[in-house]
Amino acid sequence: MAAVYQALHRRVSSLICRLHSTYVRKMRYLNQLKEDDSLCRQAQTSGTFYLFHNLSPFLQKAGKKYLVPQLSAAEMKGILEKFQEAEQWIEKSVLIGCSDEHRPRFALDLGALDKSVIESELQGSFTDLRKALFVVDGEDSPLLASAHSLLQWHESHQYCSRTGQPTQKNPAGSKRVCHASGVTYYPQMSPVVIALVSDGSRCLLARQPSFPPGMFTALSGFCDMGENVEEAVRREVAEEVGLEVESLRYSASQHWPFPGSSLMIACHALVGAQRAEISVDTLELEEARWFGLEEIVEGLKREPRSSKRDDGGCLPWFPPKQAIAHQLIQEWVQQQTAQTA
Ligand SMILES: NC(=O)c1ccc[n+]([C@@H]2O[C@H](COP(=O)([O-])OP(=O)(O)OC[C@H]3O[C@@H](n4cnc5c(N)ncnc54)[C@H](O)[C@@H]3O)[C@@H](O)[C@H]2O)c1
Ligand SMILES: [Mg+2]
Repeated sequence: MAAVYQALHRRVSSLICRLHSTYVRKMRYLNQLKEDDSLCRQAQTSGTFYLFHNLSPFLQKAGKKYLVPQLSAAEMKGILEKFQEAEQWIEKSVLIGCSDEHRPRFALDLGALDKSVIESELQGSFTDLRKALFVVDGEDSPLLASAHSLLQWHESHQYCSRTGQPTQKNPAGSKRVCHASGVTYYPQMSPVVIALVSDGSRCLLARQPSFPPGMFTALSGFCDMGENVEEAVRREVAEEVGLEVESLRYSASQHWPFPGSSLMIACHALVGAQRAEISVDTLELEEARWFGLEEIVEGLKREPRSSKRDDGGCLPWFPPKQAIAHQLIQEWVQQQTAQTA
């Protein structure tokens, strides 16, 4: 028995080791591409390309599914030749990852070219990011979101804020340099806290006037300069609903491409059941209220389309699984269910 266990243990360890080494090798290769410009230029000739047009990703429909095609360098050349454009377009691409076999992946925005020509040539369409993220496969949406954010950052950092001179991107797109001042600019994200507030038996969800009818989500807010996560959660909850957080627990984080590029830091926050009276900041929120377990479970089953009531109003529904708010709500349901079991 001990021998079987040891053999099994050896196999699992060697499998884990192999998995680790694939991952480590991949991360080191990507880092090399960011640091070594000639290696990255070479990689552009063997890599694959995700296309965007004015920051909308290119998708192809296959039956009911939406695919995110990766074009080879040769296919890219074919497309660019349609416009008699030189291959220097490829230089505008940004590195967004690589396959396990070290085939680099780039994203390229062809916003200056006629979109309908590309769409009919490649039989697909450039689709608004908000729609694209929710119709593509799970593993493609984070890739599209980070590619979008990186392309957007490059688009808005064309000039040095000190000298006003144009900045140059490195081939990987991991930085831009102003040669006049020597300043290097790196892509930035804004930290945002998102907190699911609970009083022990209910959770608090809110809606902004700009949300689709019926949609409620957890409280969120941009971190102020110098604030840590705990301080940002306490402040946002106080500002938006007038409650004092007693304790909080980190859950997970997510890159979020709206409105710019945010790092969403998700937490569960607890307030005292005796001090749970909400006073809503109506400048930011249209409504905030407590939800019981049953109402949350029902809301999770609902889709925007099925939320319409006969009187024209809407029953509450919650963000889809791609949003970290969904994960927080699911975790809260699991915790409540375990408590009441
Ligand atoms: N992925 C998710 O599940 C999820 C859920 C909820 C909110 N969010 C995102 O969180 C973000 C922040 O939430 P919020 O709107 O409640 O924030 P918020 O409560 O801080 O209010 C937004 C306001 O903050 C100010 N602000 C401060 N720093 C800013 C910055 N760096 N960029 C933009 N505005 C800044 C602006 O005046 C803006 O109008 C939203 O943009 C939303 O897309 C994501
Ligand atoms: Mg907010």
